[in-house]
Amino acid sequence: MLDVQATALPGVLILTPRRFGDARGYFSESWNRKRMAEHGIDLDFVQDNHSLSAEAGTLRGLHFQAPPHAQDKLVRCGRGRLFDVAVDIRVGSPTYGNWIGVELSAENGRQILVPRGFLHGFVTRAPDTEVIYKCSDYYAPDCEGAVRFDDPAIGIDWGLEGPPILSEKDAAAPVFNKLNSPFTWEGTA
Ligand SMILES: Cc1cn([C@H]2C[C@H](O)[C@@H](COP(=O)(O)OP(=O)(O)O[C@H]3O[C@@H](C)C(=O)[C@@H](O)[C@H]3O)O2)c(=O)[nH]c1=O
Repeated sequence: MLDVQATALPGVLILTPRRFGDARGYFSESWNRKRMAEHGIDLDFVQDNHSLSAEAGTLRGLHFQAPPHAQDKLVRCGRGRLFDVAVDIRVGSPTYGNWIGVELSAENGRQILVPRGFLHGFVTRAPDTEVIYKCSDYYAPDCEGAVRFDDPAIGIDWGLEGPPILSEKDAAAPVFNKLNSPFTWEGTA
Protein backbone atom coordinates (compact mmCIF):
# COMPACT_ATOMS: atom_id res chain seq x y z
CA MET A 1 0.00 0.00 0.00
CA LEU A 2 2.84 2.35 0.91
CA ASP A 3 6.41 1.46 0.10
CA VAL A 4 8.86 3.22 2.46
CA GLN A 5 12.60 3.17 1.78
CA ALA A 6 15.29 4.49 4.10
CA THR A 7 18.12 6.53 2.60
CA ALA A 8 21.76 7.15 3.48
CA LEU A 9 20.56 10.11 5.58
CA PRO A 10 18.69 8.92 8.66
CA GLY A 11 15.28 10.62 8.73
CA VAL A 12 15.02 11.17 4.97
CA LEU A 13 12.65 8.64 3.43
CA ILE A 14 11.47 7.78 -0.07
CA LEU A 15 7.80 6.88 -0.13
CA THR A 16 5.89 5.34 -3.00
CA PRO A 17 2.15 5.03 -2.49
CA ARG A 18 0.44 2.26 -4.41
CA ARG A 19 -1.32 3.15 -7.64
CA PHE A 20 -4.48 1.35 -8.62
CA GLY A 21 -4.50 1.39 -12.40
CA ASP A 22 -7.52 0.77 -14.58
CA ALA A 23 -8.80 1.70 -18.02
CA ARG A 24 -9.26 5.33 -16.88
CA GLY A 25 -5.79 5.83 -15.53
CA TYR A 26 -4.90 5.34 -11.85
CA PHE A 27 -5.97 6.16 -8.31
CA SER A 28 -3.53 6.73 -5.47
CA GLU A 29 -3.61 7.97 -1.87
CA SER A 30 -0.92 10.62 -1.97
CA TRP A 31 -1.00 10.99 1.83
CA ASN A 32 -2.71 8.92 4.49
CA ARG A 33 -1.83 9.89 8.05
CA LYS A 34 -2.69 6.52 9.59
CA ARG A 35 -0.71 4.59 7.01
CA MET A 36 2.32 6.79 7.53
CA ALA A 37 2.01 6.43 11.31
CA GLU A 38 2.24 2.64 10.80
CA HIS A 39 5.73 3.37 9.49
CA GLY A 40 6.56 5.50 12.53
CA ILE A 41 6.00 8.84 10.77
CA ASP A 42 3.26 10.87 12.43
CA LEU A 43 3.32 14.40 11.12
CA ASP A 44 0.75 17.10 11.58
CA PHE A 45 0.83 18.85 8.22
CA VAL A 46 -0.74 22.33 8.19
CA GLN A 47 0.14 23.82 4.78
CA ASP A 48 0.24 22.51 1.21
CA ASN A 49 2.49 24.23 -1.34
CA HIS A 50 2.31 24.01 -5.10
CA SER A 51 4.89 25.51 -7.46
CA LEU A 52 5.13 25.52 -11.23
CA SER A 53 8.48 25.99 -12.95
CA ALA A 54 8.09 26.79 -16.63
CA GLU A 55 11.57 25.86 -17.81
CA ALA A 56 13.62 22.73 -17.32
CA GLY A 57 16.73 23.66 -15.32
CA THR A 58 14.87 25.84 -12.82
CA LEU A 59 16.50 25.41 -9.42
CA ARG A 60 14.81 26.35 -6.12
CA GLY A 61 16.93 26.03 -3.00
CA LEU A 62 18.65 25.27 -0.80
CA HIS A 63 16.11 26.39 1.80
CA PHE A 64 15.04 25.79 5.41
CA GLN A 65 12.91 27.41 8.11
CA ALA A 66 14.44 27.74 11.55
CA PRO A 67 12.69 26.88 14.82
CA PRO A 68 10.17 27.69 16.16
CA HIS A 69 8.77 27.30 12.63
CA ALA A 70 10.90 24.44 11.34
CA GLN A 71 9.16 22.40 8.65
CA ASP A 72 9.01 18.74 7.75
CA LYS A 73 8.14 18.47 4.05
CA LEU A 74 6.58 15.67 2.05
CA VAL A 75 7.35 16.43 -1.57
CA ARG A 76 5.96 14.99 -4.80
CA CYS A 77 5.67 15.82 -8.46
CA GLY A 78 2.30 16.58 -10.07
CA ARG A 79 3.58 17.12 -13.61
CA GLY A 80 6.95 16.75 -15.30
CA ARG A 81 10.04 15.61 -13.40
CA LEU A 82 12.64 16.98 -11.03
CA PHE A 83 15.70 16.06 -9.01
CA ASP A 84 15.00 16.68 -5.33
CA VAL A 85 17.78 17.13 -2.76
CA ALA A 86 18.07 17.06 1.04
CA VAL A 87 21.19 18.14 2.97
CA ASP A 88 21.73 17.25 6.63
CA ILE A 89 22.37 20.41 8.72
CA ARG A 90 21.88 18.87 12.18
CA VAL A 91 24.98 19.88 14.11
CA GLY A 92 26.58 16.76 15.61
CA SER A 93 24.93 14.43 13.10
CA PRO A 94 27.23 11.71 11.73
CA THR A 95 25.99 12.72 8.26
CA TYR A 96 26.24 16.52 8.76
CA GLY A 97 26.79 18.23 5.40
CA ASN A 98 25.92 15.10 3.41
CA TRP A 99 23.30 15.21 0.67
CA ILE A 100 21.03 12.80 -1.12
CA GLY A 101 18.98 13.27 -4.25
CA VAL A 102 16.10 11.44 -5.86
CA GLU A 103 14.24 11.87 -9.11
CA LEU A 104 10.54 12.55 -8.58
CA SER A 105 8.21 12.47 -11.55
CA ALA A 106 4.52 12.42 -12.29
CA GLU A 107 5.22 9.02 -13.77
CA ASN A 108 7.12 7.35 -10.90
CA GLY A 109 4.83 8.72 -8.15
CA ARG A 110 7.69 8.85 -5.66
CA GLN A 111 7.70 11.20 -2.69
CA ILE A 112 10.53 12.34 -0.46
CA LEU A 113 10.16 13.16 3.22
CA VAL A 114 12.57 15.96 4.09
CA PRO A 115 12.46 16.42 7.86
CA ARG A 116 13.27 19.54 9.84
CA GLY A 117 17.04 19.83 10.19
CA PHE A 118 17.67 19.47 6.45
CA LEU A 119 18.14 21.92 3.61
CA HIS A 120 15.76 21.29 0.73
CA GLY A 121 16.01 22.13 -2.94
CA PHE A 122 15.19 20.82 -6.37
CA VAL A 123 15.95 21.31 -10.05
CA THR A 124 13.34 20.68 -12.71
CA ARG A 125 14.19 18.27 -15.53
CA ALA A 126 11.20 18.95 -17.79
CA PRO A 127 9.25 22.07 -18.79
CA ASP A 128 6.11 22.97 -16.82
CA THR A 129 7.05 20.90 -13.79
CA GLU A 130 4.70 21.11 -10.82
CA VAL A 131 5.91 20.35 -7.31
CA ILE A 132 3.41 19.79 -4.52
CA TYR A 133 4.40 19.43 -0.89
CA LYS A 134 2.92 19.23 2.54
CA CYS A 135 4.53 21.20 5.38
CA SER A 136 4.30 20.66 9.12
CA ASP A 137 4.49 24.39 9.97
CA TYR A 138 3.29 27.59 8.38
CA TYR A 139 5.38 29.85 6.16
CA ALA A 140 7.37 32.18 8.43
CA PRO A 141 9.51 34.55 6.35
CA ASP A 142 11.43 35.75 9.42
CA CYS A 143 12.65 32.19 9.99
CA GLU A 144 13.71 31.49 6.40
CA GLY A 145 17.29 30.54 5.65
CA ALA A 146 19.17 29.53 2.52
CA VAL A 147 22.50 28.14 1.35
CA ARG A 148 24.01 28.33 -2.12
CA PHE A 149 23.03 25.36 -4.28
CA ASP A 150 26.52 25.02 -5.81
CA ASP A 151 28.70 25.35 -2.74
CA PRO A 152 31.60 22.91 -3.26
CA ALA A 153 31.63 22.30 0.50
CA ILE A 154 28.42 20.32 -0.07
CA GLY A 155 29.18 19.25 -3.64
CA ILE A 156 25.73 18.37 -4.96
CA ASP A 157 25.70 16.81 -8.42
CA TRP A 158 22.50 18.37 -9.77
CA GLY A 159 23.00 16.85 -13.21
CA LEU A 160 22.86 20.33 -14.75
CA GLU A 161 23.75 20.87 -18.38
CA GLY A 162 24.20 24.64 -18.02
CA PRO A 163 23.57 27.41 -15.50
CA PRO A 164 20.23 26.95 -13.76
CA ILE A 165 17.41 29.49 -13.58
CA LEU A 166 17.44 30.93 -10.04
CA SER A 167 15.47 33.48 -8.05
CA GLU A 168 17.39 36.62 -7.07
CA LYS A 169 17.23 35.44 -3.49
CA ASP A 170 18.76 32.05 -4.30
CA ALA A 171 21.47 33.62 -6.48
CA ALA A 172 22.51 35.70 -3.44
CA ALA A 173 22.34 32.88 -0.87
CA PRO A 174 25.30 32.54 1.52
CA VAL A 175 27.81 29.69 1.43
CA PHE A 176 27.50 26.67 3.70
CA ASN A 177 30.27 27.62 6.14
CA LYS A 178 28.44 30.89 6.90
CA LEU A 179 25.44 28.90 8.09
CA ASN A 180 24.92 29.00 11.82
CA SER A 181 22.64 25.98 11.85
CA PRO A 182 19.87 26.19 14.45
CA PHE A 183 19.43 22.39 14.40
CA THR A 184 21.19 19.77 16.47
CA TRP A 185 21.32 16.03 15.99
CA GLU A 186 20.03 15.46 19.51
CA GLY A 187 17.10 17.83 18.93
CA THR A 188 15.83 16.16 15.79
CA ALA A 189 17.04 12.56 15.77
C1 LIG B 1 7.60 29.37 0.56
C2 LIG B 1 6.44 30.37 0.52
C3 LIG B 1 6.53 31.48 -0.28
N1 LIG B 1 5.52 32.38 -0.31
C4 LIG B 1 5.65 33.56 -1.20
C5 LIG B 1 6.84 34.45 -0.91
C6 LIG B 1 7.27 34.93 -2.27
O1 LIG B 1 6.60 36.13 -2.60
C7 LIG B 1 6.80 33.85 -3.24
C8 LIG B 1 7.93 32.97 -3.76
O2 LIG B 1 8.65 32.48 -2.63
P1 LIG B 1 10.05 31.74 -2.79
O3 LIG B 1 10.85 32.45 -3.82
O4 LIG B 1 10.65 31.58 -1.44
O5 LIG B 1 9.59 30.31 -3.38
P2 LIG B 1 10.50 29.02 -3.61
O6 LIG B 1 11.86 29.42 -4.04
O7 LIG B 1 9.74 28.07 -4.43
O8 LIG B 1 10.64 28.47 -2.12
C9 LIG B 1 10.40 27.13 -1.77
O9 LIG B 1 11.52 26.36 -2.20
C10 LIG B 1 11.49 24.97 -1.87
C11 LIG B 1 12.79 24.36 -2.30
C12 LIG B 1 11.12 24.73 -0.46
O10 LIG B 1 11.60 23.79 0.19
C13 LIG B 1 10.06 25.59 0.12
O11 LIG B 1 9.96 25.44 1.53
C14 LIG B 1 10.24 27.04 -0.25
O12 LIG B 1 11.38 27.54 0.41
O13 LIG B 1 5.83 33.08 -2.53
C15 LIG B 1 4.37 32.20 0.45
O14 LIG B 1 3.43 33.03 0.41
N2 LIG B 1 4.26 31.08 1.23
C16 LIG B 1 5.25 30.16 1.30
O15 LIG B 1 5.12 29.12 2.03
